[in-house]
Amino acid sequence: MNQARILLIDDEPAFRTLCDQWLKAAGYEVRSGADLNALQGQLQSFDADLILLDLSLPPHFDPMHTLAAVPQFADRPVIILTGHGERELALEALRQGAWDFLTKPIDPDMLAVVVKRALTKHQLARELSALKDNLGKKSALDTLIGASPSMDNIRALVSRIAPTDVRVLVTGPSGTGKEVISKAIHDLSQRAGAPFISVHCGAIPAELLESELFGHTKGAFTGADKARDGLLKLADGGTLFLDEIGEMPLAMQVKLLRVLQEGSYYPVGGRSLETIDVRLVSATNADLPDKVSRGEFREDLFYRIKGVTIETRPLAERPEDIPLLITHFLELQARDGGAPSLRPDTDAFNWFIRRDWPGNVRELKSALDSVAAIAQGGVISLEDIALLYPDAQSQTAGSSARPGDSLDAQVRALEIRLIGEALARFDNNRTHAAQALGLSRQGLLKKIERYGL
Ligand SMILES: Nc1ncnc2c1ncn2[C@@H]1O[C@H](COP(=O)(O)OP(=O)(O)OP(=O)(O)O)[C@@H](O)[C@H]1O
Repeated sequence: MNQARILLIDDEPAFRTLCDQWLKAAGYEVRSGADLNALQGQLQSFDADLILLDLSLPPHFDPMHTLAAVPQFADRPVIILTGHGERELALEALRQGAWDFLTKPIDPDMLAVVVKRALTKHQLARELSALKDNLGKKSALDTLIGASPSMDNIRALVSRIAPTDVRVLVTGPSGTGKEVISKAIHDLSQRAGAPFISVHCGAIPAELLESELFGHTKGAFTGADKARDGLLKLADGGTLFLDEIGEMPLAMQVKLLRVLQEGSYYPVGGRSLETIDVRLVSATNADLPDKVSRGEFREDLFYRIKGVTIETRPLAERPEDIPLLITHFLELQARDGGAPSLRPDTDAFNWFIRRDWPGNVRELKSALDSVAAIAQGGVISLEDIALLYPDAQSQTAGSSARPGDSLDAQVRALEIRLIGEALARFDNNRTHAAQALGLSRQGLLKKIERYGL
């Protein structure tokens, strides 16, 4: 790896000069110094990829003193330079996190090999950790299932805004994934290692919400027999998710506004100001501007929490998400139950696609859970569904599109149904199914992948 940066710390000027020449000749950028102060000082302006460190340094010439400093630099390879008879010290240096050691007099060829190996391994370790990071990020986006333009748009927005600290308001009907989206934003952000604290503003009684959020001191109110941290404090460094923010009582809205303006608050009954660092993500299925115009939601708070708005659509407007969601939930069930994944037959599949799902994805998931519990032989059939939804048999005739759907949605729903039927007719043989549909095999495969069939 050329042009890597090496910092050489050794008190012998002649050795420094020689070593400096060897390393520069090998294509490295080199800085050097004679003691631990020089090491600290150089690192301020020179982000070394590797440190070569002599153990006996002025003013104390005490190897133990130098050894004690090794762990703080060991996020990059540190190679210890020792004199003869210092094997024990060298081993101790390795225990402290040093990468390797070389015994003086140094052989330039040996130096070249050890330095190159350390830099290569370190580079690989860094790449691996970056890959793992990216994998984590990809899988957070992958939790947002759906092939519709609406879901594509949401995923694109989430990946753009997640790394910033911008506040986000997620709006949309109940059960459309507002919390999943908010969690993905957290998981993709720099705050992913800190807590994601979810507060359901409508579920906590108004009189308790303040102490739940801000915490309280001992004796702050009857029953407060000990001090308790609030959810804001628990979320410090992470993300606070305020679900159903439209249901927050007006008095609490004033208090929340103050926290957002000042970044600090007093616990209930407390006199010492707490400062916080949280990212706020809010969600609502209410029409907040309408609530503002009716005086039920503070306008100033609305603009404070709004930041970037993400809108989820009802499932009925995006039937093309249903096949992927079915596969996803059936796979989750199979994973949790340690059993092979179930699959719906064509009629059952069409029934799932044609239904309106007023409770949206949550309702679809719960229907799949119940139907899967009674299905037999690895396949979900319309008969299984009819045991729980008696009108199921009569609902399947006709196209899978519904009146009122956009033309696009109807075309997609029809494609899904026809492809599903063709695959079933030819026992999943894609070449034959493609021929019957007048598509190329490649074209059919693309559609199958897009619709998650
Ligand atoms: N796009 C999606 N991908 C994967 N799972 C989803 C998706 N949308 C919703 N879900 C699942 O549906 C269920 C409901 O989702 P969620 O709680 O996020 O909805 P919500 O909009 O926040 O609902 P509410 O307004 O009632 O709080 C959850 O089990 C969630 O995992």
